[in-house]
Amino acid sequence: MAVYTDVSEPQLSAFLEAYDLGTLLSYKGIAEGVENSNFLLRTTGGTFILTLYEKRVARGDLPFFVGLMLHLASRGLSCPLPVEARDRETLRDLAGRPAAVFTFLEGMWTRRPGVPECRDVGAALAGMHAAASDFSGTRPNALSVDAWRPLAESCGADADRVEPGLSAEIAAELDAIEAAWPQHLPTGVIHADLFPDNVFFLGGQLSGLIDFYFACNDILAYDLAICLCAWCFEADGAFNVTKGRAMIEAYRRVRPLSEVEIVALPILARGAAMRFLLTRLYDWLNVPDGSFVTKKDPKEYLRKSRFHRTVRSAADYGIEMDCP
Ligand SMILES: Nc1ncnc2c1ncn2[C@@H]1O[C@H](COP(=O)(O)OP(=O)(O)O)[C@@H](O)[C@H]1O
Ligand SMILES: N[C@@H](CCOP(=O)(O)O)C(=O)O
Repeated sequence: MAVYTDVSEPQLSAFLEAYDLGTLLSYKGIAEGVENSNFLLRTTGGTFILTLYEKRVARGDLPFFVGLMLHLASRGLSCPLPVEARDRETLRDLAGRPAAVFTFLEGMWTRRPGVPECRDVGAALAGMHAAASDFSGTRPNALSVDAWRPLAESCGADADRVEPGLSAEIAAELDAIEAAWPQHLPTGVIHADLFPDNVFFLGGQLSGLIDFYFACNDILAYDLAICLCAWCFEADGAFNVTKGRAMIEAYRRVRPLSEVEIVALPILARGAAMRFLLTRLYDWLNVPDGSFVTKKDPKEYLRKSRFHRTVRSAADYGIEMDCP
């Protein structure tokens, strides 16, 4: 579930008085999502999304996120637009939480992405990287390689409750990742969580990207590695090289990858699998049932991590070395 903070109708009507959105017709909580509380809002001015930012999103980061969405939209990328109140502000307080209203993005996320969706996501990701290249805001990645060891240590031996030997396996894999993590690859603003539930499709076309609340500055090709992890595995755990090839080729047509980025892709993918294994593991062990955060299965990313350790080169992801 993802309505952690309740909002009463009088509270919401009073909140909307600051906007030029007409009067409230209806609102309802949206079950999907993990981090924040989201409501579908209908007013005489249209349909909107109301987001209340919960504790895991730092208030100080909100101007970066809404500024990024405004910037990307101004560069033609389809994403929710923060709606300004009459005082031109996009962020205010509601029910004790920071809150913002966004334009409604038509479409639905795809539960079973196929090759065409993987291709569309590759192109959209590169388009986002290009569109963000002149964004002036910066935000360090709080969940990059330096953060993984402390996260693993905070799980400690409890990881072995998820699978015997897991804490030692994670420590060994972190040794390998830290030793080989690339230092000089092109960086920029990355989405950092472009999973299928954050990409909408409408009538077979990609209609937009949502959920920029992990966006940050980091290695651009690491974002592609995250997408390979999130989109290109089958339900039985097998990596689908056709999907990988479609995604990477579509990405390269919009933003060419240098040879060093291609060579680094396997270690970046190991890092991506580790990042989601660790955050899922942490939540699995620490978040009480029925609490703030929806828990996702860490073992899915353990299996992906093990696959990436078998990869010998980027060719195993379907990469064509002679593609422009
Ligand atoms: N601008 C939007 N337009 C349409 N639906 C949205 C929009 N923003 C969020 N949603 C809906 O809310 C759900 C949760 O949003 P998301 O940003 O992923 O939440 P969280 O940050 O909590 O993970 C999405 O899956 C989608 O159904
Ligand atoms: N994509 C992450 C969890 C974050 O969920 P989101 O709803 O904010 O995209 C994962 O799968 O572990």
